[in-house]
Amino acid sequence: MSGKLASDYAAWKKLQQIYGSEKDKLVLKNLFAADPSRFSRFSKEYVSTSNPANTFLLDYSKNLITQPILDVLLDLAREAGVEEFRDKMFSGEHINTSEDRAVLHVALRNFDEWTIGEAGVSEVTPVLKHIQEFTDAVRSGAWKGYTGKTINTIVNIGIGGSDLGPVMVTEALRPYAKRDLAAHFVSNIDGTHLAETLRECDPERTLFIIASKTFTTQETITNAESAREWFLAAAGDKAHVAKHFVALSTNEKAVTAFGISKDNMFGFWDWVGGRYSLWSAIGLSIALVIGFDKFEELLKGAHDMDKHFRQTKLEDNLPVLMAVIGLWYNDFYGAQTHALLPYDQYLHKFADYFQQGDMESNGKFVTKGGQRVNYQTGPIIWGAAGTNGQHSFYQLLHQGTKLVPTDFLAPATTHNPIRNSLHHRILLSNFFAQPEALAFGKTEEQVRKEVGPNASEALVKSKVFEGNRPSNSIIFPLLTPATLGSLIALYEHKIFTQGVIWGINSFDQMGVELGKVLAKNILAQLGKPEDVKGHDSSTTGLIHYYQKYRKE
Ligand SMILES: O=P(O)(O)OC[C@H]1O[C@H](O)[C@H](O)[C@@H](O)[C@@H]1O
Repeated sequence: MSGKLASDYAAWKKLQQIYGSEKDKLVLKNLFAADPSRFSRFSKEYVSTSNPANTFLLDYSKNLITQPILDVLLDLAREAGVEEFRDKMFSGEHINTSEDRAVLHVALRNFDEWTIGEAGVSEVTPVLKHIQEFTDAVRSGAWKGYTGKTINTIVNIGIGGSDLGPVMVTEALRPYAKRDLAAHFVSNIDGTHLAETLRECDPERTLFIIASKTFTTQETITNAESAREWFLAAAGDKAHVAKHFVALSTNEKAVTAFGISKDNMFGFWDWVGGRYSLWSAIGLSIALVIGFDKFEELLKGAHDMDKHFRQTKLEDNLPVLMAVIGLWYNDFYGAQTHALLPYDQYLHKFADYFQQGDMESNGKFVTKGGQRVNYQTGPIIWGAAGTNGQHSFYQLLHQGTKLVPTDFLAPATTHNPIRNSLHHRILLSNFFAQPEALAFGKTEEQVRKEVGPNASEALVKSKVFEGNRPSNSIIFPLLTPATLGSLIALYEHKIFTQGVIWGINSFDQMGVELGKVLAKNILAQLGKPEDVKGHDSSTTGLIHYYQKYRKE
């Protein structure tokens, strides 16, 4: 994050030359045939230092790389100062320069008590303790609602980073969930989201968790006010709010102004970015659902990956390897997107989560130094749980005209081994088959053999799979809190590494501001057609149409 243009680095220029001269030779079928040890050369097993059961294999052999190319990609990381910036992050330097803030989500899961960052870090432990006490009280039934009943439903009201992490993780760790505690997540300002959720809630037994770093986000505050209105319509007395509303925020003033007492507030700090906040008080809903001990295992899993990232040389550093390989496609092959394809239903929100994690971090066209980049930055992240995607968009992955680098993820063992794990064996056969099909395809010759001499040329051509489509595969024994923690941190550090190389600030999000400001202005004009002023004819026309047909 020196703010330098990545394209000015010597290694970048070298990669351009290599791409020009080598790309036609980078054919996976030939690379595998030429090197019987390709898999062992380009795969690595991660074993967490504190918990050997937390392990996974990263196979990156099905990528369009050779050792010399990888070496130059790692030179690029070195030249861009990835190691220095990593150390700056861990030491609490204000690497989020535009907001003059440290970036210390790693301090939220610092079980080795490294000296990390600034003064506020010492406040992490008391907040974790508060989370533990509160979680235990709610889960054990000691915490009672205003009529003396226990809590059986939680509703997290938050958006962006105050929603996606808790949603993704509670879904991923459902096998560990307290099944008699329903968890809902309301994010959208669309009243439908809240209304449909409240239909399933009993005001006497529901706990609302208002999650907002700033406590000023329009969607969250409006939803929270409406939830309070709904609650008070049943409970009557405002004094009962204390039993049913808690806040997760950095903004104590706004929380108390909303009517939530300081005692029911779980704090965090400006050095925790919204999209990196599930490890903070924002994770309260996770702790409530899976219990504090499991929440702690999640944090430990992430910490162990932090250690790996911080202490491993770049050649063996998994987030760095994933970062530079992704960058190779993004910046030299011109790939626009990157797909996350977990073969695990529990991870069905994984791609949604990293849409914010990656695209809000690295979707930027200006370097830290204010220069416009002359290369692609962050990819479009998308994906869905396997095998569903196979029956919808995989057609394009296999035979489309676009290069889509993909990550396949799967657990060797399922939490639901129904019919002697028959389902899981079928699922995993697909997890193994898809990267194989993408990489090696099917030649015209093979097709001809299959379809026989009478088939038309057009039919033959339509059945050819060109192959040579790259992917990573990540396989782990079982999706546990610790493994999930490590996997999330793996991607966080991948995103960090790419941001450093591109010279951008991965920790602000200026690009979300303009729309917010315009919406505020428009909200004040929605009353009468004559109030609609200062817009282009398209925006004016759309608002007029709405005004003609709305019913309130
Ligand atoms: O937690 P909050 O302050 O309510 O912010 C919620 C979200 O909204 C903002 O627009 C940002 O783009 C996100 O990074 C953030 O996570």
